[in-house]
Amino acid sequence: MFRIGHGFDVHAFEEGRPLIVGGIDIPHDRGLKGHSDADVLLHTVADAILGALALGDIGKFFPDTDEEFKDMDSKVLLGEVVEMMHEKGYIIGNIDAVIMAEEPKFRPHIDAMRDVTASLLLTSVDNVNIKATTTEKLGFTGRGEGIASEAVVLIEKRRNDHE
Ligand SMILES: Nc1ccn([C@@H]2O[C@H](COP(=O)(O)O)[C@@H](O)[C@H]2O)c(=O)n1
Ligand SMILES: C[C@@]1(CO)OP(=O)(O)OP(=O)(O)OC[C@H]1O
Repeated sequence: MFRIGHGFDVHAFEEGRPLIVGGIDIPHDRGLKGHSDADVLLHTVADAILGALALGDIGKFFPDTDEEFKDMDSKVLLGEVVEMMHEKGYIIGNIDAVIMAEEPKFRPHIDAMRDVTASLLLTSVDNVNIKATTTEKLGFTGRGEGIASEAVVLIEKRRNDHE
């Protein structure tokens, strides 16, 4: 049995913070604002998985009003969502994600982001596609105010030989 999920997230740029996207620290003059490390891509992937499971979203499990999640490493957040998925008997089929940003250029970092994401999802890197696009200088991403990200995920019921 297969299920699909969709995730979308936005974070505004903020001076004086590191830019963490897809678990990678990307050289840039600004980072992203957030209660956690603001990893817009990993949040999107986590939300897509929760969506596929009809479990809601990351704000439900990791509220931004809770000090426990202040400056949280989003790799930990995604790891916990992957555990929830496994507990429900599902594994990753594949994911496809896009980062929308005027800058920086993400292409040089895509392979590293895929490696980190695949290892967190406990799947092969061949099941993880990440791409980037500008929005042709249009909208908040085009004005360089922040980064948006979107992902779709297919999850698959783990085969159980006893069924
Ligand atoms: N922040 C970004 C945006 C885009 N790229 C790469 O550049 C290609 C062309 O972008 P367009 O928005 O003009 O289509 C795109 O396909 C990406 O490979 C990027 O690395 N980082
Ligand atoms: C991850 C959480 C929790 O630290 O904080 P943020 O980094 O603000 O991220 P967001 O995508 O706005 O929502 C989920 C939050 O609950």
